[in-house]
Amino acid sequence: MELKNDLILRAARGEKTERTPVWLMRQAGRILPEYRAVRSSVSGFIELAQTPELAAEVTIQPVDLLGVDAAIIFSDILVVPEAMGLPYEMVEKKGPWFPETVKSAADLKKLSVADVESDLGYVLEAIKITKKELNGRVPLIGFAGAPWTIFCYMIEGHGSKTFSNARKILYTDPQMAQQLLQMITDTTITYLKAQIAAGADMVQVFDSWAGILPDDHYETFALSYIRQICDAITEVPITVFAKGAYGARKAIGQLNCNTVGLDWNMDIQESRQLIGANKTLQGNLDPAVLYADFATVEAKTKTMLDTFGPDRHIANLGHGVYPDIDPEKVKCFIETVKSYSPGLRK
Ligand SMILES: Cc1c2[nH]c(c1CCC(=O)O)Cc1[nH]c(c(CCC(=O)O)c1C)Cc1[nH]c(c(CCC(=O)O)c1C)Cc1[nH]c(c(C)c1CCC(=O)O)C2
Repeated sequence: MELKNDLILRAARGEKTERTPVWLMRQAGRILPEYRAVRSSVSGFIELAQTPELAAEVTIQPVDLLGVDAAIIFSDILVVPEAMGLPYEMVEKKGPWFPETVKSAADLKKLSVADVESDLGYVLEAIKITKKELNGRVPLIGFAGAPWTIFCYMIEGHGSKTFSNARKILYTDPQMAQQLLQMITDTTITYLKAQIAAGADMVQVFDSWAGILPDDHYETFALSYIRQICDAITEVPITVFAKGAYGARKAIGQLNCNTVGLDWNMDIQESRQLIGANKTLQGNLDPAVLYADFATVEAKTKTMLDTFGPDRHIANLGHGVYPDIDPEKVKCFIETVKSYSPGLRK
């Protein structure tokens, strides 16, 4: 089906666009009362994510209610460990919890590279329904966690400031780490390809815990696997968002990806220098700016747009939108991008 709005795809490919496209990481769920209404009709996040009709509904809500230029499929990065044999729970107000974790090489025997069609069929079905219901209005983004970030949760079993158990393994049993990272990578490649076959128009890899690794470990235990993913995904544009990976920006610029996500601490001009001219950059407004008054949101958004310039930019926040942000502030951010960015193209 022909897309009526393909701004984000054209920007990702480095083509000129009439204005800068805009969407928000974690736009599906969290901030919208309409999401919470759907969410309260089921037992919890996991049931919602596993019910394709409802997942499609909340995927489309931000397109209708906020006016973003792309939808992102409602799911989670943690569906991958589950499909590999390590199920998760979502504990209210606390986040993900894995009853079992990977402790030693022996535990790897209980895991396998996922059979994506059967183990993650519900996500693929949600993508198909979403594509049909979007009816070409905007592109649909598929996603997965980067192997290192998924590894963090499989070892640690829950969120952490340091993920010290996950980082410990890199020193005590690097071979086991490499084995598990490769299994995650193989699963992720098949999973992203299946999302694309089901209808995803572009894909993003979230390396949310990139910033906790020293540079040499980031190359060995994170980037080398992201590189495999980028080399394998040739069908649609791919975005790599490695939060906090300051020292890796030059290497990330060498990846076979179209777009690189910047967090809000990454200086835009310095990042452009390091990453190079032939990548599209995505980001990077401080998510906390959306707590400010409307005039400040507008001013900060304009400054960001001025600094990125008109070409090769997809406007976004520097990380996911915080749950307690007023949707009206999100709309202000989106509307500012839409009305201000055409003027940059003289
Ligand atoms: C690290 C990570 C996770 N999940 C994700 C990441 C990478 C991006 C990032 O760094 O924020 C990615 C994710 N999670 C979710 C999406 C869906 C689409 C979207 O909203 O953009 C996406 C893209 C839904 C979700 N994932 C989760 C919820 C809330 C659960 C609920 O509704 O009860 C949603 C809507 C739960 C989740 N899932 C995860 C955590 C730490 C938590 C708890 C805290 C939180 O809410 O963010 C793991």
